[in-house]
Amino acid sequence: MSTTRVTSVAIIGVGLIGGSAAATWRRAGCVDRLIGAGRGRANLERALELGLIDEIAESPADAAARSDLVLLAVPVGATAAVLADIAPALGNRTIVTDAGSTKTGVVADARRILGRAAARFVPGHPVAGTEYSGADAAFAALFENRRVILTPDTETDPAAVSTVRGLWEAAGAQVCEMTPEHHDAVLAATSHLPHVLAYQLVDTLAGLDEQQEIFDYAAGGFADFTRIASSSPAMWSDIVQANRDCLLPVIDRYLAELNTLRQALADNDRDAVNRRFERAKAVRDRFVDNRTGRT
Ligand SMILES: NC(=O)C1=CN([C@@H]2O[C@H](COP(=O)(O)OP(=O)(O)OC[C@H]3O[C@@H](n4cnc5c(N)ncnc54)[C@H](O)[C@@H]3O)[C@@H](O)[C@H]2O)C=CC1
Ligand SMILES: O=C(O)C(=O)Cc1ccc(O)cc1
Repeated sequence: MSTTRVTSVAIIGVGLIGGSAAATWRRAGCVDRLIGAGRGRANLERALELGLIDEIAESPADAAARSDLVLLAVPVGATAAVLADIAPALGNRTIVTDAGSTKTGVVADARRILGRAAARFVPGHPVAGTEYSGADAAFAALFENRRVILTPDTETDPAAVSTVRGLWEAAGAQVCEMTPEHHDAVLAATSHLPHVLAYQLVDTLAGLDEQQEIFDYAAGGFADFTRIASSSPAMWSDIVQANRDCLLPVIDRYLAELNTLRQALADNDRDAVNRRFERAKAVRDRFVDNRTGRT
């Protein structure tokens, strides 16, 4: 398999995802020049110091104007503004892709804002990350053996899709394609709901009396369950807002099931409680690699 090569890549938002993509593409030798742009000057300077990027552009439009491919790695709520900013600067062969955690809204933004250039917009989502943000959190191995979902449609230029696929494969990821609607429905259940539950659990406990005691005696399970509540609140507010239509029904389903469990407990129905726990353990054991604890 030949390695995909792109001369100049603009990374808009050199945080955890943009910085990790830059690091892995440089390491794989796919990109000659990495141009960073974004909002926070200190973060961009840090990205330069860490060697994630070769230069800091004056603006996202300046970075886009001088690149063959642009990766948007900004919070999904900022996508429309950044697309509007870069649209007039794009060359007529420039490929644009993104890393946003939701896809339906991003695709609608791209169609509305990019016009004809929307054919060279390849919507993407690396399903890999951590609870940390910013250039300091970036690392080249982030996408190894992880999935990247692309959501092109029949209007998307196949050559653009192939270039973006090649870059993620060079990062060690397994790339698949699906519709943006299917992506958002699946991710609402597997990623967005768990984040909502983790944030709400910590917030609920923090509101109880003697909160200090509660956190002092918290065991490993609490840390495991709530790790993702340390993720960026601004980024996650954007995600849950953008995917409200898919998320609300899965929250309702979860609430209904939690209520059934609560009732079984209230009724002293030990068998019903145990059956649920057994079922859940069997599913989780099947899905997690028992040697590494990784999914
Ligand atoms: N954190 C994670 O684990 C994952 C995040 N994603 C998605 O990737 C994208 C980036 O997330 P992270 O890298 O984690 O965030 P981050 O907070 O580490 O980096 C985002 C960067 O975007 C910049 N930025 C914010 N608003 C901007 C604007 N209006 N114009 C230009 N730059 C702007 C920030 O200065 C920051 O450097 C988000 O859309 C997120 O949903 C996707 C997969 C995993
Ligand atoms: O930290 C974790 O475990 C995550 O779940 C990271 C993550 C955050 C957002 C995504 O769209 C995908 C992955």
